[in-house]
Amino acid sequence: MIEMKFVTKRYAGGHYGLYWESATIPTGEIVGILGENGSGKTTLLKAIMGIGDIENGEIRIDGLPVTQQYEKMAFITEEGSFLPDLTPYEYGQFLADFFPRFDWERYNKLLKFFNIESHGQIKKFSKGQKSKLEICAGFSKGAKYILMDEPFLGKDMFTRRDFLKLMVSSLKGDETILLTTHIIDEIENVLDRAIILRYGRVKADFYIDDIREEGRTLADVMAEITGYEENQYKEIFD
Ligand SMILES: Nc1ncnc2c1ncn2[C@@H]1O[C@H](COP(=O)(O)OP(=O)(O)OP(=O)(O)O)[C@@H](O)[C@H]1O
Repeated sequence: MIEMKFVTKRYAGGHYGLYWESATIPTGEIVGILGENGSGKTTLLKAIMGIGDIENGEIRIDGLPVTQQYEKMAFITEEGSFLPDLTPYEYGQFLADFFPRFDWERYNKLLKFFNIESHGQIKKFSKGQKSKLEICAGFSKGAKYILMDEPFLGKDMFTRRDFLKLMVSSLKGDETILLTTHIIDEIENVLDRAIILRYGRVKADFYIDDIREEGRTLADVMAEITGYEENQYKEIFD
């Protein structure tokens, strides 16, 4: 379980990157962290990972600060956490030393699935290949908490589809997944819950089944919350 209480983080200039009263994310949920550009999604994932100090409040993972729970955490980001001079195989060895539950079989299967050359040099990989490697690693650490920042960025449509199917089928059920994305149509069927941020604050927090029962889609709720006007571009260019 992830618990957050009175978490704030301000950036230079004084504006809030995060301003949360409280939130609990129970074990086993797949949660979409959604919102417009600059709404605080990455800041939130980093705060949960303990990257960049928060000013106030506390975040606990299974009752403890993240600094005592790193073995349970995987953070999949565009920047990548791999070491570019290694090969994926060597990177696997590095991860296996750090993560006691590292699953070699799963890692190799994922590399094969994504067509990643185990003995190629990571620094020579394309952006898309590096980001696939990041997913292979993140899903093989045996982490209980998998945080993904824009996992679909730079991936073609078929890779995105495959990745989603693979993500859902490879979960054991006790993993908690938080992912940020702008590709909400594709993710809607995979999420249990969505948290929509605006200016660092939670504007909505709901279960997908509940909006479905009301006949609404995630895109409908997002548009409502952000006050999106479909025809606003006309005011600028007409
Ligand atoms: N290192 C930083 N220094 C100053 N301001 C920052 C820094 N990082 C983020 N911010 C600001 O904090 C706010 C939240 O940024 P964040 O990157 O968390 O947004 P996001 O929702 O992930 O955006 P995007 O969808 O564009 O990736 C933005 O207004 C951003 O400009």
